[in-house]
Amino acid sequence: MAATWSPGTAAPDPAIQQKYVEERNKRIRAEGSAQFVDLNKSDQKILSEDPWADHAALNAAEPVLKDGDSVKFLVLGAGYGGLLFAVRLIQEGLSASDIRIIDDGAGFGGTWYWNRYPGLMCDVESYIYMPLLEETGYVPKHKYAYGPELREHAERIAKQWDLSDKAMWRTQAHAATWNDDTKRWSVAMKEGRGPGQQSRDLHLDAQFVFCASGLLNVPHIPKLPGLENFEGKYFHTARWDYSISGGSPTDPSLELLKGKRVGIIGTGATAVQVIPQLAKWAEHLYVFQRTPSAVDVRGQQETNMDTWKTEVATGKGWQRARTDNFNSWITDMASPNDPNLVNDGWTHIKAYKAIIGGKGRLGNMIPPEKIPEHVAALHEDDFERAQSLRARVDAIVKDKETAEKLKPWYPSWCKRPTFHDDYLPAFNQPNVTLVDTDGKGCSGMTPRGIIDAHTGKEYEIDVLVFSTGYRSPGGGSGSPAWRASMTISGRGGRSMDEKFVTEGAATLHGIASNGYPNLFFPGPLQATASANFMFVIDCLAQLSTYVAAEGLRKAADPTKVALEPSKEAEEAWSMQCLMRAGFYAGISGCTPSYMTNEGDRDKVVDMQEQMKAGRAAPWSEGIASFLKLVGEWKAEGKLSGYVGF
Ligand SMILES: NC(=O)C1=CN([C@@H]2O[C@H](COP(=O)(O)OP(=O)(O)OC[C@H]3O[C@@H](n4cnc5c(N)ncnc54)[C@H](OP(=O)(O)O)[C@@H]3O)[C@@H](O)[C@H]2O)C=CC1
Repeated sequence: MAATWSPGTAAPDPAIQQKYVEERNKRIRAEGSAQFVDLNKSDQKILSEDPWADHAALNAAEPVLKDGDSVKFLVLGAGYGGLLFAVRLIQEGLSASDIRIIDDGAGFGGTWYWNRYPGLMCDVESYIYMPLLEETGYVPKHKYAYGPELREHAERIAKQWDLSDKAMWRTQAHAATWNDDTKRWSVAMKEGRGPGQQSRDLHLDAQFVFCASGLLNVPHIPKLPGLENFEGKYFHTARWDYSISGGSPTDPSLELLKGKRVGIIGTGATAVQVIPQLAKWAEHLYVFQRTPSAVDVRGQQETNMDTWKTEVATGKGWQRARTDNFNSWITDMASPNDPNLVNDGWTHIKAYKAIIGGKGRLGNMIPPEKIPEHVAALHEDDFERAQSLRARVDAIVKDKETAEKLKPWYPSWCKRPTFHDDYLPAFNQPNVTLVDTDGKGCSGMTPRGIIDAHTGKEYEIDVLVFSTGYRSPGGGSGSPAWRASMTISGRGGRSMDEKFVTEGAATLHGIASNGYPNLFFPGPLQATASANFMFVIDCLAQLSTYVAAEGLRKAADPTKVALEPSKEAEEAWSMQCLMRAGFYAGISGCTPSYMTNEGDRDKVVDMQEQMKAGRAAPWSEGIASFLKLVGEWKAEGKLSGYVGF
């Protein structure tokens, strides 16, 4: 359809709003999140072994944890989140020697450990994304860091805070049970030992448990009938198989793809980074698209040391100040005359607040009758940007039909905005074909190829890359137990999943839940949000470790603390989140994705269930407001709302 927008016009065109609805409706699938198979549950071999672990060396080494050990602070996860919990504990005056970390990988980094696909980079500015830059003195090489540098930085942090030898690798906790007599957690875990080796069961007890399992941690693929008979090779981007592609995480020469017909399913934030790399090497690349990404300018730059000293690392506290400035722009709280320090595409998405909270024209407590007006205002805020991104496709992609298919027809908050300078130009290459499935996706495999559900046509390929994302963080009970794929049984043996299903989310400030003493987690439910999720985790790690440390400082007998929010405090906070949940109403009209639990979120019609879902909302007044609120709470120094110390 012809867009009627011209620069400077803010009012959304009703025809385009209608197009948004039509494009969304095309994509709603009755099976919702059940269209996928979680790779941690399937018998697919994609995830069965860690390609990066040195199993022989690990099997020969003295284990960091033995069956029956007692630990003071147990951190589940060795990504940046787990590291931040550990570092912030140490900065609270607690000893690194009392900390143990477990992870199913074999090195620090979490998502940056597992994801090593070619073209991997972080889409948030490295100067604010990479934690602890001031403390480590590290200067990122580029404005946007590449994968290997992000993993190295995780190792750097571990080394600096004496955590390198505190992690037990290839180990996954599957159950944690609170013992009210000892005031400790009993944690059951399994240690993998590599191909052909028997795994080992371990039980230990811990006084405190910190859950840092990550948000997008279970890769999934669509259920594709016939995959088992596909004669080509395939893998998921979260476990890139360089033995199939050639190259390595530090060598982007995908030599083995020369002469090969390669297919990639998915065009999300990962695929946008991968596709330009595949396009360089494959004889032919078929990109199977269900929904196009919105792709903005990246503007990658090497770090210039003069600029670094004069404009970035300008003095003590610079990283926090730069992050606060970034957050003020993405939550639409900045004034037009404020400096925009990061000044990239993120900071110009005025309507991103629809998904992370921020300044609403009607405030943040939106009564049901005002929701249409609130959502209309969000669309108005978004319209100019959305149009300019569609115009950007026309300016770059030469074939008009392909350009039309690459245009996103949804507002900026419905899918992760992407930024890349080589993605759209890749579609001008003669060896790249966009297979637009008109919202239907791929429906199955044959021994030789893949079937486009829209046309029923088979495309013959030799290698298939699944860039199909992860289990939605909005699925299941949403509890930290569900997120970590484990059972957490609190006081009286109550399952945390059962509590969250029955009552809805229930926390104080998104970090702790009544009935689960001495156990902390970094939101995201009832906490806060930002495009820079690393900063969110860090703030919540600081808050959690403060509560733990302060509880220990205040306790008459520190071995007997059982810190948890009181039921009253938890309910009061849940109500505060619920009262502000209407602010997120714009998400309901979104084209399905992991943000809407693949459309399942919109199927909740029962009022009780809607209220439960509303309780899960992160604080909608924006991250600055959340941090002010918890900062004032902390300054009182009373641990108000907590009991058990
Ligand atoms: N910080 C960073 O730099 C980066 C962060 N990330 C994070 O990871 C998240 C996940 O990104 P990503 O890995 O791309 O996963 P996504 O869930 O965003 O994308 C999955 C893709 O697979 C498509 N798909 C799923 N099933 C089918 C099917 N049957 N047929 C055809 N296509 C299908 C989806 O289409 P549809 O949209 O229609 O569902 C979508 O394009 C991002 O949103 C971001 O938060 C990822 C990369 C970089």
